[in-house]
Amino acid sequence: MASSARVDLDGNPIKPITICMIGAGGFIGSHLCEKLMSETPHKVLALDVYNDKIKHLLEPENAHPWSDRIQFHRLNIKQDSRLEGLIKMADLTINLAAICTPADYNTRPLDTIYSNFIDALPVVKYCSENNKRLIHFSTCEVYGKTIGSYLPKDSPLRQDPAYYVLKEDESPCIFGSIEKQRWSYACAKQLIERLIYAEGAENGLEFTIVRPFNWIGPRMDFIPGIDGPSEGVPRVLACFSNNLLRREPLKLVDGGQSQRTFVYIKDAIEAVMLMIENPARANGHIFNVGNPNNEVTVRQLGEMMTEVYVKVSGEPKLETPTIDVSSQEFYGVGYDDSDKRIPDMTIINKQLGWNPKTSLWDLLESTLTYQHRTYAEADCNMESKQSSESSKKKEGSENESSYSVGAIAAGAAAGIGLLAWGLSALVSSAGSESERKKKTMKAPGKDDIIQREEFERDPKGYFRDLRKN
Ligand SMILES: NC(=O)c1ccc[n+]([C@@H]2O[C@H](COP(=O)([O-])OP(=O)(O)OC[C@H]3O[C@@H](n4cnc5c(N)ncnc54)[C@H](O)[C@@H]3O)[C@@H](O)[C@H]2O)c1
Ligand SMILES: O=c1ccn([C@@H]2O[C@H](COP(=O)(O)OP(=O)(O)O[C@H]3OC[C@@H](O)[C@H](O)[C@H]3O)[C@@H](O)[C@H]2O)c(=O)[nH]1
Repeated sequence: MASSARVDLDGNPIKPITICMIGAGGFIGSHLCEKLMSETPHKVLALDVYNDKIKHLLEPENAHPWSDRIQFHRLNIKQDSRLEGLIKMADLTINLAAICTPADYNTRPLDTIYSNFIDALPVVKYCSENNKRLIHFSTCEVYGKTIGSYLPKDSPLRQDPAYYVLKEDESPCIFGSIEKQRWSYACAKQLIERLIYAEGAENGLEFTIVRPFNWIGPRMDFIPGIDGPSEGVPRVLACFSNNLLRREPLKLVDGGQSQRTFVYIKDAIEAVMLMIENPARANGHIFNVGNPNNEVTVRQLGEMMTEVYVKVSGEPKLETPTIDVSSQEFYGVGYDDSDKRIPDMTIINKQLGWNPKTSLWDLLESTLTYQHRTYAEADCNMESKQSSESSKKKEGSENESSYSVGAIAAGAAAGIGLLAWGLSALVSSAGSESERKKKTMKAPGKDDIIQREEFERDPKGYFRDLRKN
């Protein structure tokens, strides 16, 4: 709860501030808004084109104690004259807005570069010109590939941390060639980091740069065909969750040999809170935020998610839980990959005393419990759902639902209601099992059919419009 006795790391009282949060409606933004509303007295001007993931914080009927501390502004920072005014109204700007799904980097490189560099330019400029503090979200991808990856495969130096641990103030940024368009995102993020750093050096901009290392948890991305386009490719957590929900084998790109460290979103949000409330310790710094103890190959991640999902869903494991796919087949031409990402924690430890807490198993357990509760009902309508548990659910609801079983688009139409309901229900803990069924399995009326036709004609536009409403 908000309290006036809160103190910073140096024992000074923390004054309530106003934060202009750009991209507040996304995965990280939604968790940050939740934390700021429930545990601090700060105000948030929440800017985004979508607000589905923070609707539960905004709805006046919920009469939250924080209703007067969060204000949503639906705007696209590409073209909105309100941006500078909103930055001026705030003490601090946090910029999260970006295209940040790897499937886009090589297929929509222009959008990726514009989103991560060009669109962020006015934000930096307005902060600098108006003497406003900026926390900018960059990425661990700015490190690119490790030095070790260029050593011969059998070189013993590959085992030496000096060749793979990623340090903010020492490690180089190593990207592939220009035709490997995967690096469009990392390169745009690197250039905006350099610009912010230069604004700090030449014009005194007070900035902090965050480099997230694979933050994961509830509300990350979307499940294709349920609350996002069926042809969309989200980040790996949502890809694997989708496969598990549909009882399909998990797809391991190029054998799943790449390594990642995953950190629980709730741990990572603690680090951001420390940055917000300790400006003297955070300004002028670039921070890795990750969990070096949670390293796995993507194959191991898939195996662990499969085990955890068996536990939380009660559904048996598939005979073939994973299959290999080539990166070209999965992502298209121009894809490339980071081999290994271990964050060095020295700077964040020294400046903010932050350490991650949650093990990979525990964070997957809470995340997959959320995914199962939120999406499993919509999943009843999917073709590949074959377990006896789900057959029972289908039988029980056959009279109510005439959606064609297996049509993913139909599953999507059913799932939309579920998502809107599911997110708020999980937060408010409202809604009985029977209410859930009624909401998710209702028979389609004329509007549902029109919705489905719209969805099939233009899935991206459909979700865009849906989110607008
Ligand atoms: N999640 C991670 O592990 C991770 C890792 C590295 C970097 N990051 C960075 O953190 C930031 C947030 O990531 P996320 O995981 O929450 O992504 P997200 O896609 O869930 O959130 C980004 C939000 O920005 C909004 N947005 C995009 N362009 C906009 C525009 N022009 N105007 C207004 N709003 C716009 C989107 O609608 C979305 O809600 C991004 O900058 C990303 O590059 C995240
Ligand atoms: O279904 C899938 C999806 C992904 N993968 C693999 O899983 C790994 C992780 O993929 P993610 O989609 O989570 O994305 P990456 O870790 O490569 O990049 C992410 O890192 C940090 C952020 O800047 C971005 O959110 C994103 O670029 C990659 O090796 C990818 O090829 C699969 O093997 N199967």
